[in-house]
Amino acid sequence: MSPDEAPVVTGAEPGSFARSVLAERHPALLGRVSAAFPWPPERRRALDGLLGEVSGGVIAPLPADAHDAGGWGAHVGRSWFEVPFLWAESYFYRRLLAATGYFEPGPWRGVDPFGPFKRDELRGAAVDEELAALDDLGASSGDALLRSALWGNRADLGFRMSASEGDPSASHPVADDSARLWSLLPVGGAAEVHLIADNAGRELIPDLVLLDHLLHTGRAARAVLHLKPYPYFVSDAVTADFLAALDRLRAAPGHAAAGIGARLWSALSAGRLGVGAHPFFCAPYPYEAMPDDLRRDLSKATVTILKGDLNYRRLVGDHHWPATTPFADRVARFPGPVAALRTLKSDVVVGLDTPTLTTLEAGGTPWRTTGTHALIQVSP
Ligand SMILES: O=P(O)(O)OC[C@H]1O[C@](O)(CO)[C@@H](O)[C@@H]1O
Repeated sequence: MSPDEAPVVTGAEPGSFARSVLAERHPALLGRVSAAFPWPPERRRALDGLLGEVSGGVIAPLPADAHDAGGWGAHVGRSWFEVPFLWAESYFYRRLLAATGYFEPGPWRGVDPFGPFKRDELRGAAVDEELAALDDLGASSGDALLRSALWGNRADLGFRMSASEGDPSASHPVADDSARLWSLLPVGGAAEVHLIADNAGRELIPDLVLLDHLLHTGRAARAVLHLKPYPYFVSDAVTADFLAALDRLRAAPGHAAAGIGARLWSALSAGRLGVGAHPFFCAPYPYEAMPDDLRRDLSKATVTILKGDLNYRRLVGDHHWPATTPFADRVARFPGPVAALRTLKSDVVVGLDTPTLTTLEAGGTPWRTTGTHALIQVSP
């Protein structure tokens, strides 16, 4: 099925998941951001204005002098609910940063409006427990670390605003190509692994542990971690979040985590671990539209690992595909082998086999958007 035939996801349908994100989660998030800082009157007015707009108005433009105003004109003047969901969500986060003055000269420049939420999570006891658990994992723990990076994707602050914590009901991924992933990364094979990160804190820490494992065991000779260039989707990791996660690992003396943090520090200093933050990682478009410089960079990868739900939507296209659409067909234009590690938190899914889909549909409980199911898909 071509993108012309599979409807693009929008929030137009009352009762749809996308509608609930736009109509409920975004206003709730604006409330939390408003309460998280002593914003001065002009910033508060801007946040209130955005709240009014997303609660029923039409999409307004960015200020004409915004550095990137020209890139966001596509759907201005339309209803938030009728434009592509991927665009609407991305633009919402860009407008939120405009309201808080993130890019403007002045005291609020560069202040992450989601910083307090991210810091709370990183300080939390759950992270202590997760770090301590690393002491029990032996050297041959690749599968366990892969699972922990996979399920770490549940730790997404935007998602947890409306979902309960607790263990996922399904611990077996609905698709599991992990054997294929390991076969791409033999020990001593001189692989270069790129990881397109998703959330900070409780997701990024297991991602870093996985990267350390790949480098330390010789499954990768080099790795590159791709972060967001600015705050996005509440908890997406920017460079400051990466450095905070690295500190959290290193600050666990006597525990395996400290050794992992020290090795990552050395790998960064030696250039065996690179870090990137390409502007396209905050763009409202699918990865098949990536610019040439990013395409060239990713084409060096033995495999690119994409974390999370949003990266998955951008990878396969944010359309209502039949769930049995082959994953390989949807990622054919990605520059090189690709692995998606994702818990399911939105409507889009491909690459399921028919028996799995039948079982999921027969279960009678929601499975696409609840974060209770996960997948590892690899192509080719
Ligand atoms: O952090 P992740 O796994 O990319 O999930 C973000 C997901 O959350 C949502 O923003 C909904 O809140 C989805 O639209 C999006 O795909």
